[in-house]
Amino acid sequence: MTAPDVRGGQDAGDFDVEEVLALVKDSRASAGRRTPGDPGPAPAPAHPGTGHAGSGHSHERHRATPWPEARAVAARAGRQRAAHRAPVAVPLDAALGLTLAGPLAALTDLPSFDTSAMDGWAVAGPGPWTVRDAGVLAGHAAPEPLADGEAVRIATGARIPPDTTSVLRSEHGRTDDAGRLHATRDVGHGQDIRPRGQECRSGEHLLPAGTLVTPAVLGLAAAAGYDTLTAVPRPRVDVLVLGDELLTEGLPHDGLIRDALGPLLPPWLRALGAEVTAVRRIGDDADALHQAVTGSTADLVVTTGGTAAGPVDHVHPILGRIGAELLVDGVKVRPGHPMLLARIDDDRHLVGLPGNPLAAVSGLLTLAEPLLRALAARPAAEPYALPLKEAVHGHPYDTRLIPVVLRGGRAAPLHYNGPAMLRGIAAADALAVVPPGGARPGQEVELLDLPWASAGPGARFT
Ligand SMILES: Nc1nc2c(c(=O)[nH]1)N[C@H]1C(S)=C(S)[C@@H](COP(=O)(O)OP(=O)(O)OC[C@H]3O[C@@H](n4cnc5c(N)ncnc54)[C@H](O)[C@@H]3O)O[C@H]1N2
Ligand code: MOO
Repeated sequence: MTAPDVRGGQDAGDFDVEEVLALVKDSRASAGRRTPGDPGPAPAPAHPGTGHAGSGHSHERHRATPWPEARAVAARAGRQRAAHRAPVAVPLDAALGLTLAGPLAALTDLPSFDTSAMDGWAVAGPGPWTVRDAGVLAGHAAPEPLADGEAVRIATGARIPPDTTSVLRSEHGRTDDAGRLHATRDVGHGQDIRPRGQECRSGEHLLPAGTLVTPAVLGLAAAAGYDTLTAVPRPRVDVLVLGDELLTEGLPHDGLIRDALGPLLPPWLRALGAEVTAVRRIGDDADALHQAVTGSTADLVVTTGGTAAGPVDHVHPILGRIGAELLVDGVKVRPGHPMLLARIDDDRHLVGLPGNPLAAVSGLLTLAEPLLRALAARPAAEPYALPLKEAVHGHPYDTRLIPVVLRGGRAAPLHYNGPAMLRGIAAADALAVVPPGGARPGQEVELLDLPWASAGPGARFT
């Protein structure tokens, strides 16, 4: 194993020659104003973009979409499509993680009858009381009315007999030798009775449209009488893993490597609210890719690899061949800048993730996450920011996404954050959004939540 380089495991390939020169020029122009770790604000791009697919790296940068705009484009594409998707009725046990398509209105009063809040006696009028032989248990039919001066044993959740004035808790009552019940505490009128409709009346709106279905929502819906929920359908995603060099088991050998994205993407996509309908490994075969894309009925096709302009990078040519509209073609973000978003037709989109694994994660969070969130009508995550524990070296033009751990209210950057590396992200709680030019220690940076972290708001594995 070779020792990590001085940039803490960052791939040298993260910067090209032109960018390094730009960094040098930029720091010369501002000599004396900055520390080496603080390259300062990004210089404006020198010339407007005219590049087309495969025209070379420097052109691509100028055609590329700024990172915040790329996310907005993806969200807008999702919203436009979401407006035409019909809601579906989903059984409660399949609805976790979906979004309510309409308000949840109670189908019953809650509670639906006057209910005892405690185990004890239902009593009528002031004590002492004569106690009836038969008690009242939860789940039983309507009990007989009580006469004044009468009491009956009652269980928590049981129906209150008509003319009951209060419930006396078992620990607050005592029976004398003659079998009469006495209160050992004052009992207020109506005490420990949950009146019908205390929580809601039938027809009352309990939750608005757009609410995320959590376990608590499932419980409330069941209590309020629902067997199914009317929800926004889960976006369906097909994953196409490209690359002849990929192995699905065993150790890397003879230039072949393990497919890291086949195992990584499906659960992550599910955490983003998607149903993964297929994961297909189709090698570097243009026709197979063409067939897989045109034959897919999923709302979103996610491809991995093949986004650049190499000899077997088939994603751009296939998109051209099927007349797809490129909404985002490259993003000013590191890693992951060759990522793309295309509209295949009225119903379907494609997100092209770069093959380098951390670059693919960057594409997932930059393009697939906002698109899927909007398609699933999930509420937007509250943006949040924390101060950085240490400086992060910036890219001169592009946003950087850096794996961080969140400790003591600060975001500590992790090493091994190069585009081909998963070691940093596997230990991370979030991705820090480092603006062009870098960030100083203590500078607040936006954080993108990871589905397994508990530190911030946002999606979780469901
Ligand atoms: N001339 C240029 N070459 C490259 C550029 C560029 O701008 N100009 N960008 C580089 C960057 S940055 C990235 S990222 C990659 C993106 O390339 P592709 O999306 O075409 O990906 P591939 O070439 O297929 O693969 C790149 C790399 O990742 C490995 N890989 C692919 N799939 C997987 C997988 N499922 N699991 C693990 N590893 C995977 C693959 O073997 C390659 O090593 O392009 C650069 N080149
Ligand atoms: O560095 Mo590339 O940007 O790995 O995606």
